[in-house]
Amino acid sequence: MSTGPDDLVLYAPEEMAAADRLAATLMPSFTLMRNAGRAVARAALQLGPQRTLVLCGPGGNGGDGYVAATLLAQQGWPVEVAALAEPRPGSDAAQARAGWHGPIRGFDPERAAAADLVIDAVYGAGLSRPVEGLVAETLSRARRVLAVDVPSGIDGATGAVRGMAPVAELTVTFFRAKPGHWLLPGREHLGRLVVADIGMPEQVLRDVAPRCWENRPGLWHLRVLTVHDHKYSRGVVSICGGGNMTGAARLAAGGARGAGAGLVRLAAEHGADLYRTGAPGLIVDEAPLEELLADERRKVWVCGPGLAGDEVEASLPALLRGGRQVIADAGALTGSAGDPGRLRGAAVLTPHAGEFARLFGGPGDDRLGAARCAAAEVGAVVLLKGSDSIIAAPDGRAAINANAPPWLGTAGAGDVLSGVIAALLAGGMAPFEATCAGVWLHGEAANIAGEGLLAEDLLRCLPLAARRARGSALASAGAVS
Ligand SMILES: NC(=O)C1=CN([C@@H]2O[C@H](COP(=O)(O)OP(=O)(O)OC[C@H]3O[C@@H](n4cnc5c(N)ncnc54)[C@H](OP(=O)(O)O)[C@@H]3O)[C@@H](O)[C@H]2O)[C@H](O)CC1
Ligand SMILES: [K+]
Repeated sequence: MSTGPDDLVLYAPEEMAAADRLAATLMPSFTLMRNAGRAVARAALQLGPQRTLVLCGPGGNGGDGYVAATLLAQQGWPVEVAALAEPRPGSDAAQARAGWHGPIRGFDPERAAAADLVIDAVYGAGLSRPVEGLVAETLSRARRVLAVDVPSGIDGATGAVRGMAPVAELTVTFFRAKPGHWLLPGREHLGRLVVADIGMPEQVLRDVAPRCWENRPGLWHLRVLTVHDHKYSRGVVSICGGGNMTGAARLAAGGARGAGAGLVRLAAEHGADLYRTGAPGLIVDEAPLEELLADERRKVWVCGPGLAGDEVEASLPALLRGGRQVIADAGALTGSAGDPGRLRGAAVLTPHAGEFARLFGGPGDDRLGAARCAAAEVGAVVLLKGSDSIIAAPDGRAAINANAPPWLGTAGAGDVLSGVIAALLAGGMAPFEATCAGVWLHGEAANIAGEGLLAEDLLRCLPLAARRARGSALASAGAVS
């Protein structure tokens, strides 16, 4: 069951270290390590008894490993421990090491290959350089891995693989998940993720408050309609329609209608007849843009899907000058390549990786950091689309989305998404929340449609996705069980 933003918050390694430091002023820090090791042992016990090798690094991650090994041995498990180096004297890890009374071996790839289960307690939040040499060789020979906190080599802040990282069957992390658990490629190395409560004091959530969340219902709430609603209160969405590539704007319009906009209008000064053959509930306007902008009710616009360069030039600056809430996608992004300042004033930018690189330069390994910088630079919400879409706000908030199935990568799906976000914005959500909710609904609609979906299939699945979002938000508020 998902709950509120506090439950969805993601702690980057340096924030986790700050949390640990604060916790240490409120309680004995070894208690956290003992609870962490206990959670690892509990998870291993659920896998059933087997010959287990615990690989311990020199820091806190290794400390968790010693605790887990000690508890498993007490349960009669055949457990061996291999260590890289002695923990720093006086550290919690040294105290955990002192609790282990069996032999301690060196790292040995053959021993790892012979074990039925390897508990990877080599590096966690303190990963400071690539995993190489004997550690990499040993981890790569393991057949079945239970990772402590993160698989060693996964950067908890970015999800990048530094050197190498094993692919675990199960990962046990503590207190809250980390951005690297949800960002790719890290997410692919976790197996099943267990987030264990290790007794971190509540005050930590208040005083060390990261501004990054997993994107799920509960982080945002969809509006619930009342008898007083009508089409204008539900939201008016306008879409710029190109004269040639008409499919993209129609898909965006369909996305807006499927996501609950009360009225969707397509502005097509050229080619209006082509659009009129489409969905009967879509209103097509042939008047020049200046005339349409005189209607103050038309606050939210999608600009870009299916637009050629000259069509973007003829619409985007006027929309921004007119103070409209603009979702800039596709052609509007391409038209500003290398000059993202042209998009200043837009509410939301929706680049995929290629468009992002052309606008802001390649993001490198830290896509979360790059999206946050881009959002601050342009003063707009930036949605960096992918299998792990990142939503970043100019004020530093960010969310990572993980519900998109691989079959969502199909032509036209991005156009639908722009329309969905526009509908939520027009319905009164703020840009960051509207984008987060739109991305989640889009992924959920794709899961409902199933493998082999066409972009058009998303449209009919959006209402059910919205019902599910409302259902889980209600459940998390305790309104239904
Ligand atoms: N609240 C919690 O979440 C708790 C987490 N715990 C566990 O503690 C670790 C973090 O412990 P920390 O000591 O900060 O870090 P690590 O154990 O990950 O490793 C640090 C040491 O490893 C060396 N290191 C790092 N990367 C490499 C590498 N690629 N090659 C060689 N050596 C490496 C590092 O060396 P430096 O030169 O950088 O100093 C350190 O010696 C967390 O992940 C949890 O598992 C606690 O149980 C408390 C509660
Ligand atoms: K680890």
